[in-house]
Amino acid sequence: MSSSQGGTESTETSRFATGISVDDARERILRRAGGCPPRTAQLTLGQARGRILAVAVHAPLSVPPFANSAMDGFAVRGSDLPGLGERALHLRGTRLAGDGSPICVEPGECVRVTTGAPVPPGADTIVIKENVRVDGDTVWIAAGETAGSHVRPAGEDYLVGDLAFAPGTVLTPARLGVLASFGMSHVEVVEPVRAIVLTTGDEIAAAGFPLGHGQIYNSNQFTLSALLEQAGAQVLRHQHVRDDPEALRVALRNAAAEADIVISSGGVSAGEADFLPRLLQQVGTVDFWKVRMKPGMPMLFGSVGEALVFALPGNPVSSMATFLALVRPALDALAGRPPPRPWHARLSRAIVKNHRRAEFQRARWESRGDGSVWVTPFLRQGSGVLRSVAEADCLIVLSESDEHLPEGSCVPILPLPENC
Ligand SMILES: Nc1nc2c(c(=O)[nH]1)N[C@H]1C(S)=C(S)[C@@H](COP(=O)(O)OP(=O)(O)OC[C@H]3O[C@@H](n4cnc5c(N)ncnc54)[C@H](O)[C@@H]3O)O[C@H]1N2
Ligand code: MOO
Repeated sequence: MSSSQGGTESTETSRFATGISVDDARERILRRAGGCPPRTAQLTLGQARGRILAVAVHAPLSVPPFANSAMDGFAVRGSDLPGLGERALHLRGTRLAGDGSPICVEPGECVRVTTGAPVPPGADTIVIKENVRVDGDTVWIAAGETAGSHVRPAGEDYLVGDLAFAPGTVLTPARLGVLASFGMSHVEVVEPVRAIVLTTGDEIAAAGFPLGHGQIYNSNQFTLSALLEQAGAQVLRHQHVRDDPEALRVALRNAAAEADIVISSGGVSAGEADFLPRLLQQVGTVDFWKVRMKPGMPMLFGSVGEALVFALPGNPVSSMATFLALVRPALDALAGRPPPRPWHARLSRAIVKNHRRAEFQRARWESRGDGSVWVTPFLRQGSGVLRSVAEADCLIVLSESDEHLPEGSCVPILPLPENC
């Protein structure tokens, strides 16, 4: 059954939703993913670049921990600065960065400091060395200096207790630097989701082998594995399975026992060799089958044991579109990563849509001189035309009710992850 309103389908073993909207499918997937708490690990900062923070980090100390000089020069009291002409201050001593000995600056005195040295007690202003004249232990300061300048106050960067990073933050080089500035040597990160990719189909040949009659090479193996890795998952392995129910059953069971998620391609539609919907009901549970989207309509979702199973359509563009629209959000949720912010752009070419499914059209966006963002949908949108994704940098997301969108219409776009 596939009604335009969605519904449920019943077999001898179970009931599941079918013909549902993309939003409904995403909600169902996120609900299931939300029930899987992520595994975490403690890593050294040196190992953690690009990983995702599992916990909130609050500043355990203020950074910098003490007020310090931003320049090489002389620490003075602001009240000693001359309004006119010059004023002589007595040089009390020197404080280099890292020097722990405290020297107090009394009225009429100054202390030589280097960049990063603690501002001596009593002083509140640094006068840079280029602006003074030194004569023995007398330092001449000219008018024109500003009280309070060149002092970096304690906690200028972070105050003790500040929320530095929320869970789900990606550990970029700068963020690792912040953690190091807190004195942290280790950090708790989310362990990557373990994934297994199963491609199916007797017509699929592996690279390196000559093509037999009616065969094509296996591209989904590489697009899906790469998309998973791009989303931070660990691809444990790929397996190609022939169109044989018993071989598929064993492959599905074994993959689900090893991985957190199993992604398959092919064998989910209406053909004589499309065994996966029935098989998944037998070895696990089906949550939904068939989504009102183009491409990617026959997508199937469910679970086997603890593993989530995403059975994607075999057409190369359909498998990528369903991954980006429905698998990627699950991976973001499992990693505790916030979903990407939606973008909008204006159509540089009209779109006529004559079906009632949501549609993900391959396109390229550009930013024009006036700051507006425009998007050009490709003319060839076939679900077997992988070139359309290879040359795209975004997907235009059309809603079910969209019909005729004239040039200039504002549409939501989903930027493709880099080098998609
Ligand atoms: N009578 C109907 N026919 C079809 C329907 C339908 O509702 N009724 N749905 C169509 C839609 S929409 C799609 S999408 C496809 C999906 O079919 P399957 O998921 O069952 O996939 P396959 O039939 O196995 O393969 C489809 C297509 O993709 C090629 N393919 C498969 N695996 C790979 C791979 N690893 N690398 C590259 N290309 C692959 C395969 O050779 C087929 O050409 O069904 C429509 N039919
Ligand atoms: O949904 Mo299919 O992916 O239209 O070709």
